[in-house]
Amino acid sequence: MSAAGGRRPRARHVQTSFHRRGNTIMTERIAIIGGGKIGEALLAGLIRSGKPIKDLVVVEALTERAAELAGDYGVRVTQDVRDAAESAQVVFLAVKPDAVETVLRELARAEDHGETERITVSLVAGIPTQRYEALLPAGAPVVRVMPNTPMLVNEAMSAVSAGRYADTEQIDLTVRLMESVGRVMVVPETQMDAVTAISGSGPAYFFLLVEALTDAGVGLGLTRVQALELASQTLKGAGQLLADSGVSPVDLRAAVTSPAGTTAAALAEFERYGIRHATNEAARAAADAGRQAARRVDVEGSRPGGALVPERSDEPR
Ligand SMILES: NC(=O)C1=CN([C@@H]2O[C@H](COP(=O)(O)OP(=O)(O)OC[C@H]3O[C@@H](n4cnc5c(N)ncnc54)[C@H](OP(=O)(O)O)[C@@H]3O)[C@@H](O)[C@H]2O)C=CC1
Ligand SMILES: O=C(O)[C@@H]1CCC=N1
Repeated sequence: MSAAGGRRPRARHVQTSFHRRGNTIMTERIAIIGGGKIGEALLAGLIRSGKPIKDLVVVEALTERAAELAGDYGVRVTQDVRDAAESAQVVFLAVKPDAVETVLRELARAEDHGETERITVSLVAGIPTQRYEALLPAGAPVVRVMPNTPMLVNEAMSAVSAGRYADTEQIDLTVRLMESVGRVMVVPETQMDAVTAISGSGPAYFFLLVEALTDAGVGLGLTRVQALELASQTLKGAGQLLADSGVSPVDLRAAVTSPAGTTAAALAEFERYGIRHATNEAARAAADAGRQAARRVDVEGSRPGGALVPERSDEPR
């Protein structure tokens, strides 16, 4: 199963996508392994993008969750990784890091029935492409992507890095798929843990701020409903202004901050309580957690026949 023995002869590429300026038609066959939060975000984003996709299948083991996804999105949902992979040109891995090896073992056994070589695209934090390449058949193309949940509304920020055997066409295909659900930045894989700490986990930081701002509003006498609407629309408007104006966040902040005014009073408190230090430490912790996941999988993966995933259960997550 190991790829140690060099590069596999590359399957002949047959063009299955037609790309027109501003009107991309996709005919890819896509499998998403893992119907959890990010798997669903990808599924929803791809469907919402309106791009025709020839075949879209999701692998989800929990019966209730599988029924929910099939009902909500009208896609085929199976429990069989190999079956889903065999009909797919692009296989997205959206499982937790600890489940990667188990899934790869199934993927490695999947036959290649398509006209084009199958690409494994991992959305998993922390695990390097090298690890996938070692478990998939020799020379199998792997691409690593770090998306974020705004994929649900086609506003993802995704970073893409190529593994050793992914060629330009396969990287372009991944980039185009991810562009249909948001923006894409191509980065060297060495930057992936940093990317994860900023944009992968990033939405949670802003949601935390909205939560805290909502609580603060309630403390000042607003109803929770009022405070949440005020905080949420402010986040949306500020994000839109930052994205559309081309003005730096420093200047945009200065434009809100009237001399000796309310904003200056608030910002002084943020600084006094160390918002920059807290943010820096938070990002470092996120990047470290990614590296730890990689180490954990490496250690467990090296244990012959070792249990790679905890027992699966139908307990709600
Ligand atoms: N959430 C996020 O914002 C982001 C997450 N990611 C990455 O996405 C991955 C998934 O995270 P998230 O969606 O949050 O987690 P969830 O727990 O919501 O989803 C994990 C999914 O993996 C499935 N799974 C577990 N083991 C197996 C297996 N052996 N075979 C098939 N499927 C399996 C689970 O299925 P079951 O329901 O049966 O347990 C579940 O659907 C992680 O690796 C994370 O690093 C990346 C970027 C952002
Ligand atoms: O929390 C996590 O591990 C995943 C990766 C990035 C966002 N969520």
